[in-house]
Amino acid sequence: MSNERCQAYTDGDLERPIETLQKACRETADQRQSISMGSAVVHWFKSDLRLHDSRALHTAYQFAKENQVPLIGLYIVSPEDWTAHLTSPARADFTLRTLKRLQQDLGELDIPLHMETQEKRKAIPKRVVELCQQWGAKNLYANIEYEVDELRREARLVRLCADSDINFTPTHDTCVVTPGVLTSQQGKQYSVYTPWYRSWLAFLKENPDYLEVSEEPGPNPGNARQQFKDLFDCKVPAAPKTHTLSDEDQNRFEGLYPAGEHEALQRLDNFLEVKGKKYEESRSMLSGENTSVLSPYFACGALSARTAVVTAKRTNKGYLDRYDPGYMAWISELAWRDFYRHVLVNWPFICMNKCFKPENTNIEWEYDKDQFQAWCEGKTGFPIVDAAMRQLRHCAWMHNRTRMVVSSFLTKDLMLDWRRGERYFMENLIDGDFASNHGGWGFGSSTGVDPQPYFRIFNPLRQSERFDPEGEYIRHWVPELREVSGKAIHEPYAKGAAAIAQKNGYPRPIVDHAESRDRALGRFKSALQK
Ligand SMILES: Cc1cc2nc3c(=O)[nH]c(=O)nc-3n(C[C@H](O)[C@H](O)[C@H](O)COP(=O)(O)OP(=O)(O)OC[C@H]3O[C@@H](n4cnc5c(N)ncnc54)[C@H](O)[C@@H]3O)c2cc1C
Repeated sequence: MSNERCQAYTDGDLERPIETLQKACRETADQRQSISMGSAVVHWFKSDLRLHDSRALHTAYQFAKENQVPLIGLYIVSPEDWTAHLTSPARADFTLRTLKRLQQDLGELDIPLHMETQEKRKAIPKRVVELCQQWGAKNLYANIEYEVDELRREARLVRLCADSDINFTPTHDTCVVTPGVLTSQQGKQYSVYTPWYRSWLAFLKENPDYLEVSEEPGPNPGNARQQFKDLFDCKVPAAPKTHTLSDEDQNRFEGLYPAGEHEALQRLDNFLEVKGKKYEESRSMLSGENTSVLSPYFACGALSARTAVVTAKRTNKGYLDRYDPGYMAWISELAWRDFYRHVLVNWPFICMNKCFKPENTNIEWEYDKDQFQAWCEGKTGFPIVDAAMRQLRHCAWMHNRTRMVVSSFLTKDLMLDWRRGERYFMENLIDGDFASNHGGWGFGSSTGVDPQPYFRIFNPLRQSERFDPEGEYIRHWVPELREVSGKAIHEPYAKGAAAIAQKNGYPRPIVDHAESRDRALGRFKSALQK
């Protein structure tokens, strides 16, 4: 996509996908209003795999209850979507495990969950309509996903459904504050976090209903067990070949991240009770678990961000931005998740392999295969970077501090194209989430919304000394350096531990940080002058 087209989105000259969806809803409003009840209501689950606090599921259930017809849950596995979205096998597996829990929870309420695989993503809208018709459902609900393909598909589905005598209601749910509602005094969307966050806080104070948690559904009205008997026997689809894990990986991830919303809610309570107060001071420290590790649950929707904010607020004596610095800091991190989604909705071209700042399209990147491989494998000779990349391989998750360190290292020290790192993260993270990942890579590579100038380049050594002072994190993930004692762990070849490092096969640094820094500064400078 050209920079001119990106600019046209920014100027509002090109219709954004969210506007396409809004238009489809507006233009079919009369037609949809005249649609009758039907004999069932359907909720289409996507990345909202939970019962508790889901806006669309709640509305679907209330509507079914008022009309005494059964509610049916639907989930479609789309291998093409997973491939297109670079969904990691770990995340696919987590989704399938979460579906199993969801099916059990729904089953206890006599609500069936129909699950199937559709090989061709294009076929999904037609298939959804077909299923609704098969079940006699004339009302379909789903929570909105904000990626470009999803919004466009939703818009087509609204029209297709209306033409097929089905009322499809896409609902805002995944953000605490709906994208688009926060504007500056000039009526513009924010692209800088701090003023946006002030506005987010003010909005929530003025609109407390946005923090009202939606009740989970009760027992299914009607006689679903008899009417839709076969649906209760539905099996969770198998992972497509492209997304299958080895047994060893699957067992490990199952142990690290047990699936389901009960686990998520328990982790949330536990984190807030035990670690929440200390979060502000300890969140960047790498040894031990100082953050919530709830991101996998947010990503597949086993936990809603609203519930997390509401629970943290309650724990913080009812305040979002006062009282305890630990809870305040955690709430502000959850706000980052909203922020990056707001950015995605307003500047949809970031979904099309573009960075946020068009002037950065001119940066000359390197494409050295060996250096990229060394980064992926955690063999760069920079212990903090290597520890983090190995953590990612083992856990399909990485600490936020090291996500910043390794993204800066890839794009500034190695000068490798940020898109390669962004892609590698998505392909490997269990919490891979387009908006947050793109935002994080924009931050690390200075090509995103972050207003800090490009000359903020993380020094891996300083980061290591500051956030892993005893070297425990490094020793855990880089066994070749376990015998190294003291400060040498951060830079073994330069600080007197070369013999141990060499003996154990730990690589020498693949670049010189000071030289790389100068090269990066030069490249950014000349790109901006073009
Ligand atoms: C290069 C890079 C890539 C990233 N990719 C992803 C990704 O694919 N998916 C993802 O969920 N997060 C991503 N992040 C953000 C952040 O690193 C993770 O959300 C966080 O590490 C998850 O751990 P946690 O649940 O323990 O977080 P906590 O510290 O407990 O924070 C709670 C929640 O707040 C949200 N959050 C925290 N920090 C951020 C942030 N900087 N941006 C957006 N949301 C945030 C997450 O939902 C997180 O679960 C990325 C950050 C960087 C720098």
